Amino acid sequence: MPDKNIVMIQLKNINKTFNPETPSEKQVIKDICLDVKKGDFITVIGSNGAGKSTLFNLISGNIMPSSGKILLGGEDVTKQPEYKRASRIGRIFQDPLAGTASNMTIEDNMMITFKKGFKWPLISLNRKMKNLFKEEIRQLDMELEKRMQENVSSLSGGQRQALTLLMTVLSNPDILLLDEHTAALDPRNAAIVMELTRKFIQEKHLTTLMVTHNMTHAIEFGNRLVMMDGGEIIIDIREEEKAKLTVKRLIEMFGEIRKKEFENDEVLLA
Ligand SMILES: Nc1ncnc2c1ncn2[C@@H]1O[C@H](COP(=O)(O)OP(=O)(O)OP(=O)(O)O)[C@@H](O)[C@H]1O
Repeated sequence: MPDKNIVMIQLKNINKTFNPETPSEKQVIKDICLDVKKGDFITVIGSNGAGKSTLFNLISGNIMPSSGKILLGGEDVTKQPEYKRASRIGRIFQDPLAGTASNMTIEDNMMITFKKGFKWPLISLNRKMKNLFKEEIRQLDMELEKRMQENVSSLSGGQRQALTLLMTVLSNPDILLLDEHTAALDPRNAAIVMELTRKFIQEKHLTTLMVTHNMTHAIEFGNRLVMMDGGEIIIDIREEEKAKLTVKRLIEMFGEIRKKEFENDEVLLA
């Protein structure tokens, strides 16, 4: 079990303003403070434009904050470029094509993950590694172990996203960022990938933040739920309180705090 007292991510008074001092200046993150403990699985929900993806971009170093500090595992990475944090952060996007190389085989895609962080060029796969990859991919229960020499382009969106998830988990990241990673899949495949997500996070005790537009998923998964609105964290619910939460109550809470109705058809209809 992870030591829950270790703080994996600390966001200290983070602000982000796009196009400062121009007519299109826009503050999209407003004084956000967030401590994420080792092993936390936080679901992140919010209306369109609330700042969820921007928050992930800030954590991964894809963009820099206008002010504030970001600490990963206690280290101040506020000014560290994305490529330097990359080996510690696993991020999965909505697009199932984004996480794997289409014109390479399943085996070679897995090899890249295996070699992540190493500087020497790819060496040819030996039998031991091939068997190791087969064992790992068997966990997906999609019979992909029989297709190791096929190009990834021949896989369905669901299979490809499951492979991306497995590869990301195998790279053993300190932090897993799931950015609506099942939103582009049909309901059946989305459910399969969500169950695999739950299994891997539980087994590996991965510290995870998951953006979703699906309120039921936000409530059902993880030990903590954060709701963003207008660049701020307005709701932060944990453990037992989260276990008792309902979609109706969450929408009521939004209304009580913001004195307006929650507007996001994608979320409400999910
Ligand atoms: N590079 C940028 N330049 C200017 N504005 C930006 C930029 N990136 C994001 N924004 C704006 O910041 C706000 C927050 O966007 P963000 O993508 O973080 O929202 P989100 O909560 O992920 O929304 P959605 O649920 O619709 O994906 C939006 O108003 C968006 O238009």
